[in-house]
Amino acid sequence: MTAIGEASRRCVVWFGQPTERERISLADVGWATRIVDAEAGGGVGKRHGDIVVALADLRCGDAHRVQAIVKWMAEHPHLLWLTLLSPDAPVQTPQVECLVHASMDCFTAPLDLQRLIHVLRRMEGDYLPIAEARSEGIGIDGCSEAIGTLISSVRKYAPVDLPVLITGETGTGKEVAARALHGLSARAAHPFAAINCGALPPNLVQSELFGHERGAFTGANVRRIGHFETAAGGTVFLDEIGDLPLDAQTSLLRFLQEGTLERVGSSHSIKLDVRVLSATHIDLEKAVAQGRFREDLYYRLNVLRLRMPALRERESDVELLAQRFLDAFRVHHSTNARTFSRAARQAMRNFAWPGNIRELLNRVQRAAVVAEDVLISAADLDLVDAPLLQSMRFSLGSTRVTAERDAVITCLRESRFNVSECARRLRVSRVTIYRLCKKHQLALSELR
Ligand SMILES: Nc1ncnc2c1ncn2[C@@H]1O[C@H](COP(=O)(O)OP(=O)(O)OP(=O)(O)O)[C@@H](O)[C@H]1O
Repeated sequence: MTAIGEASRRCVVWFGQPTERERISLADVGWATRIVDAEAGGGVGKRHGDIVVALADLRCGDAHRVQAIVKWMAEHPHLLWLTLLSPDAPVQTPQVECLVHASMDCFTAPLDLQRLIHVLRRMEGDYLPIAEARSEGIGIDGCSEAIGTLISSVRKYAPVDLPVLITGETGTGKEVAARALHGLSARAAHPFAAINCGALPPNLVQSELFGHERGAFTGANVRRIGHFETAAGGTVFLDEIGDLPLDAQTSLLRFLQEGTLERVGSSHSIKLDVRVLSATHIDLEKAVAQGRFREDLYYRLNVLRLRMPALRERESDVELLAQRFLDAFRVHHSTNARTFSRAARQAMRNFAWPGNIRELLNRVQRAAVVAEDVLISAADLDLVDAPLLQSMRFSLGSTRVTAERDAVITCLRESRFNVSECARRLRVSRVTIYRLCKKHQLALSELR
């Protein structure tokens, strides 16, 4: 890379050759120009806080150069791009199309410098650098501390052949975590079966999970292999485990204890090697206390535990995930939107995201469809009048909620996690303590 001028907070990384007039005009408005040879490789020399815009100048050079720029672009996904086309250059090649598609704006030579400066000013106003993700190729994207802790737990738990109970609100990525656990384990080459226990018809749960023999019940005309046998050697992920009927709980417990199962209508035990991961967004401790969930099964499933943080606890991940979802959307759909306006980013950070990552994904996809500008606005995300997390934080209501949560945690600790004792001290019923634990997402086993 050849450096022209001093490194600046605002810099156009120019893939090609700017004219002296172009360079000086940009310098006059505070933008340094750095010339980069894409074919020679190297980085942008970006420092923290720099605003860097890359410009693909296609006024000269051949197809190899365009290809090198496209490669460079793929290696630097967090840069914002502009493309400058030559009126004679073929626009129809896939490489040029790729550059045009990924750019925030396109110019045709001769370059309209006033328009370029206007576009740069606008990008400066709206562009906030998006942090790099930590996903490390396991599908759990994020750069927050909470996600760093989660990823290191996933790495620790993956190779250990024990059940993992994954807790968290709806849409927080419980299934994504289960897939990561499977993908990082020695079972990765074997099947991963995800089953939503809440979606199975209650009378068919046993047969769905463990299979049935021909004639086991009316309508069982042929032998059927269940999900467990299908996943032999791999992993079964039981989502909404709290919805599992009691008879199926008994069969699952037996499988976890003995590693064997029986198809419905058979007394023959089948030995099977399957790791069981489960997830719940309900309070299983409460279900145990109410007799809806077997306590012995609960302890078997809860050997290792992962808690998926709510999106509002991962404020710094919101923009990163939003950009990821937008980039993924653009691969298959044509949209003007390239990134998010400053106001949209602020609105996303301030929103409480009750539906978590799933809601973010849905809002971004909808915004990508309706956005008419390159920048998605808060209105496109339907977040203009949304209740603010900030105002929720400081409202009287939220102060009460926080105080209530703190009181329950403190009293539980002081009562050595004896719910009856805690209820006596707080002068409420045991049921109320369980209700409060659920309301504030307090898992007794985690607190202990
Ligand atoms: N860290 C992540 N990075 C990118 N996408 C994610 C991440 N976590 C979740 N998602 C996406 O969010 C959506 C919801 O994830 P998932 O189904 O795993 O959530 P869940 O907690 O299992 O939800 P539910 O409790 O409703 O079953 C999916 O589309 C998933 O691909």
